[in-house]
Amino acid sequence: MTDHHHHCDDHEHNHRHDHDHDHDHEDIPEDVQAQLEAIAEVIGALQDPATGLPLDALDADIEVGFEDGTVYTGVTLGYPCASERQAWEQRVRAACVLLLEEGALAGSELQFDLFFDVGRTEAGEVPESLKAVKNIIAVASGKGGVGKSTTAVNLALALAAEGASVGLLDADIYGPSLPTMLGTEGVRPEVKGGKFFVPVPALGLKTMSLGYLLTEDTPAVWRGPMASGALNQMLTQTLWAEGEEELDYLVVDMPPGTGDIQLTLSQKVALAGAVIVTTPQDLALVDAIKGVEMFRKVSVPVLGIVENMALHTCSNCGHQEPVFGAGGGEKMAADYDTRLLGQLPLAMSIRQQADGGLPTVAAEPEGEVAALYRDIARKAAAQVWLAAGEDALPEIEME
Ligand SMILES: Nc1ncnc2c1ncn2[C@@H]1O[C@H](COP(=O)(O)OP(=O)(O)OP(=O)(O)O)[C@@H](O)[C@H]1O
Repeated sequence: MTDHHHHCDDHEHNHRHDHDHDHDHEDIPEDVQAQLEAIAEVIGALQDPATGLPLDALDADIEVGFEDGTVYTGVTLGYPCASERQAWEQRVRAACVLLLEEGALAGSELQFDLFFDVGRTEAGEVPESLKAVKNIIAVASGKGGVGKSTTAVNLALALAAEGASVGLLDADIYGPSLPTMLGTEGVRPEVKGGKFFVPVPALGLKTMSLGYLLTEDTPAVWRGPMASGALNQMLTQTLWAEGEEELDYLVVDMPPGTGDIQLTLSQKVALAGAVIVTTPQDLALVDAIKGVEMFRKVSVPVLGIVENMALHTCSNCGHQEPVFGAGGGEKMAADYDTRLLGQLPLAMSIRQQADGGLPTVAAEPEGEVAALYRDIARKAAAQVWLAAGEDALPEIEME
């Protein structure tokens, strides 16, 4: 196992590469070898919850080895999954229990480890500053006010919570809200070598926002032209990683809508995929469809739909109600051949925490809502993994 694999549990380091049965083939008796192969087979048949596919159908690494009465097993996924380690261990144990009860491995201990290794989306020509970024994920919405920025920030935090190195770029030129949500208002990014912005570190993310570059005093008429110039500069002149470092994901909070700015932006940076945020009202869904179609037009994989403000929890009785109707996002996802990544409740806490500079995933990491965001993040990242395994993206020229 190479050291660029992230370990999903820092407390245990039992996995050793030399236990891989492929390497120890000669030393292991045939009947043990056969049982180990049977174990690898049952693990390969396990379903990965983020994609709904068995490990065998994915580009997942499965390792099985045996030494001193212990069977060592390991799975390496292509998306960050730190919070899933225990669930995977239970799944693997349950699948292997019979194979450890009788035959050549009867009475053996079982060790399990989960790893992940985030691949890179091939991007053709990219500016120097984006070369250290493995995957760029756009968070977009067909229209304003659906909670795109709130979702983008929480998704970025959720990817980081799952173990990835993550950057967040606020490209919302109309209302850069990232500094408010991260408690970094008034911060100015450091400039390096007279040319590069050093991203502002916040809550474990590397962040850049037009809000760091424009001031309150920037007159409204100047905002448009200045903003697009500044956006270009942020794209090409931010030092997302230094030296050997790499960023697993750069999450881009896109400007709302599906006009020219959005189209140009999607073409300028080679996107690994796009997450479309919508609310369940019919009109919002119509706009979300436009978003799906826009990304398809420029061959950007649509990773899925996030339905925001989907359920309202009654603060008196806890009863949950779909205030804007149920099933809209799901139906749309099915109709447009994509998937519903998840649904978020309309919750006062989501708004208050984001407005207060500590978004839900950071404010209540163990809470139910953070778990929803993490689940969405794993599913979106798993789609990036799947998409990278399919045809590489067409080359997109930088201007
Ligand atoms: N699930 C939610 N529950 C409650 N409030 C939410 C939720 N999601 C977002 N909000 C709130 O709704 C408002 C709009 O959200 P946000 O700024 O993220 O939307 P947006 O789509 O990015 O908007 P814009 O088009 O202005 O960029 C904010 O006050 C935010 O805190």
